[in-house]
Amino acid sequence: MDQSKEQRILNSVSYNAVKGDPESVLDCIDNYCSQKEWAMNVGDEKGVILDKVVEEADPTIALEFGTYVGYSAIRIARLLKPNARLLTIEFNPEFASIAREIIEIAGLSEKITIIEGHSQDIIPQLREKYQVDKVDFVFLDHWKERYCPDTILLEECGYLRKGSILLADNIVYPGAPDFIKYIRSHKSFDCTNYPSHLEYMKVEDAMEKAVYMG
Ligand SMILES: CNc1ncnc2c1ncn2[C@@H]1O[C@H](/C=C/CNC(=O)c2cc(-c3ccc(F)cc3)cc(O)c2O)[C@H](F)[C@H]1O
Ligand SMILES: [Mg+2]
Repeated sequence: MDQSKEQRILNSVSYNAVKGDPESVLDCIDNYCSQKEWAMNVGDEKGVILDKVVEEADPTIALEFGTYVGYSAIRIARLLKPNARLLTIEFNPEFASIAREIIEIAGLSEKITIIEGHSQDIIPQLREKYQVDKVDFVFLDHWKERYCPDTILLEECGYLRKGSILLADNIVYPGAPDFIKYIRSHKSFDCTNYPSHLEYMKVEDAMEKAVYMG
């Protein structure tokens, strides 16, 4: 059976990236996806916004919905302080195993835990199974109609604290209208929009930052 696009991305990283160098892994994926096959990584333009928000958050516990091939997990984890860690949730087993290999090549396996499962099932387990008390930073990049329910679930489970930062990808394209309506009208969230472009394309997109005010 011929390989998947995600397997071809892994092949390219495995062949071209410098082992243990996260930047070279990110560059390799960006080059492959802009020159060979488009893929839904946050990419290098929106990636700079992600970098800035992660640096602002300086999280001890970071959480991501939608690992895919691990591009944004590497982007986030490469900026984390020594004892900080990233938990990233992915329900497609093929994507999870490809991400695990790409994260290993980047040398970030110690800082990133890939949790295989559906976010709505995993979120309630974070405290008992993963010793999470509060989350300092959350990157939302999974199914767009799940951004809103999963944000509500995080709040209900008590993982958000004063200053917890949420960052959501694809606010314009594909869009997450119910999430935007909810978060911007919710008194406990202070929202900022960051206009940008869809990864590897000239199409307009944006990210939304929401700071939990407690
Ligand atoms: C629902 N709970 C989940 N739990 C765990 N893993 C999940 C869950 N839901 C999905 N996953 C996992 O998270 C990933 C899903 C990412 C979805 N992302 C996109 O659709 C997405 C789409 C475009 C896009 C733009 C233009 C165009 F013409 C076509 C596509 C651009 C983007 O940046 C995106 O992020 C993964 F695939 C899935 O297994
Ligand atoms: Mg995205």
